[in-house]
Amino acid sequence: MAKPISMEVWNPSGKYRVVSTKSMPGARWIRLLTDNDCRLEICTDPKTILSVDDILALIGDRCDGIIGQLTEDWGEVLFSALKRAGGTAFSNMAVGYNNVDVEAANRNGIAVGNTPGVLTETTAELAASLTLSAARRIVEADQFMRAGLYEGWLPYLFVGNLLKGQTVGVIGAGRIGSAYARMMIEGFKMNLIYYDLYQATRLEKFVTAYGQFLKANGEQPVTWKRAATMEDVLREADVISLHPVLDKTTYHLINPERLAIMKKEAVLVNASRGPVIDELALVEHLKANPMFRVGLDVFEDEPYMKPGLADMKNAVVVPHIASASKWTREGMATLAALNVLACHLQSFRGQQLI
Ligand SMILES: NC(=O)C1=CN([C@@H]2O[C@H](COP(=O)(O)OP(=O)(O)OC[C@H]3O[C@@H](n4cnc5c(N)ncnc54)[C@H](O)[C@@H]3O)[C@@H](O)[C@H]2O)C=CC1
Ligand SMILES: O=C(O)C(=O)CO
Repeated sequence: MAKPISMEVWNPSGKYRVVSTKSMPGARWIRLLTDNDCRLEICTDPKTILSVDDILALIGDRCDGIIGQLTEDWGEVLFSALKRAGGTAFSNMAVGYNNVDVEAANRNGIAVGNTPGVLTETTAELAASLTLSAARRIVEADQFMRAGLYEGWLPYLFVGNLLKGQTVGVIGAGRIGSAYARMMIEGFKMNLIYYDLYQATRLEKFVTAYGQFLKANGEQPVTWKRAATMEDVLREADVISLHPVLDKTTYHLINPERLAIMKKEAVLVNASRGPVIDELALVEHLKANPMFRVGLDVFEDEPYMKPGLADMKNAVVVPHIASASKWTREGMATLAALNVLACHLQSFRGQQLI
């Protein structure tokens, strides 16, 4: 077992021991836990990604609930250790469970929470930023300026793609995909084509109503289409943004065959999960198609990029920051604390939180 790692302790005499594997922004989540009779222990070790052994050491002999991060591998080993330590509650500080073996949690009687909703707009805004940065070559142009290469305006200098009137394709039109679609439709008057397992009725109604508004004001109306297949989106869209959950149906959803049917000058954005794209295939595609551009917030083997990606001028890459606004991160921390409290700790039952 790993050696004990550094901890910050709040409310040392609290009845329930709750552990957070990372410091998180804001004070509200801390107050929620300490006001509800929890002794909160926050891991302050500088190591960015904790191993299973590190987390076993954090759980120790007694732990009622724990807040973990999307970089951690929550499976049988950790859930059985949490059960042995008397724990009943785990919350991921993230949307979804792709780093969590929910069946293992169930087997060990541990309830699992996550933190959706509060990061919907923030994540969609980053996807929109990546779209603009890739379409208008912002990072390349910035680097060019800083390198002292600008000698004056030229007709061909950093020519990119106009979004207005083009088609935005969304794969996974859930909370974030729909919010992103609305931003691109309202902001840039793009037409929508989307693919999801379920119909995005509210999104469709919004586009219809916005199209009618534009028409009534003498402008070209925007349109929507629900695609029968993902391939239809890839063939038709000028910009494609990926927002599905990561599971076995979406692993390497973007593969060499699907890259090959996309427009040569398309923009592809991923702010969902890295393994949704076959990243090695993407690098080859970027090399062969210099006018094809990507904006990536997530990577197949985080924190690493596949060989060659960092050299590609037609890729904009940022380190998984899509939900990184202060308000959102504080909200995620608050939701994670509420998950641990509300579902599982006796102390919370019948009490009011604020
Ligand atoms: N980069 C970041 O920092 C962040 C990334 N995320 C990622 O974004 C994902 C989406 O989040 P939300 O919109 O809140 O989730 P959501 O559950 O509201 O939306 C996911 C959508 O994907 C669809 N879907 C599932 N399987 C599919 C398939 N095979 N093909 C097409 N669509 C499929 C679902 O039907 C659903 O509409 C999360 O699961 C998470 O992985 C979320 C927040 C921040
Ligand atoms: O919450 C998530 O799903 C993330 O990716 C981190 O913001």
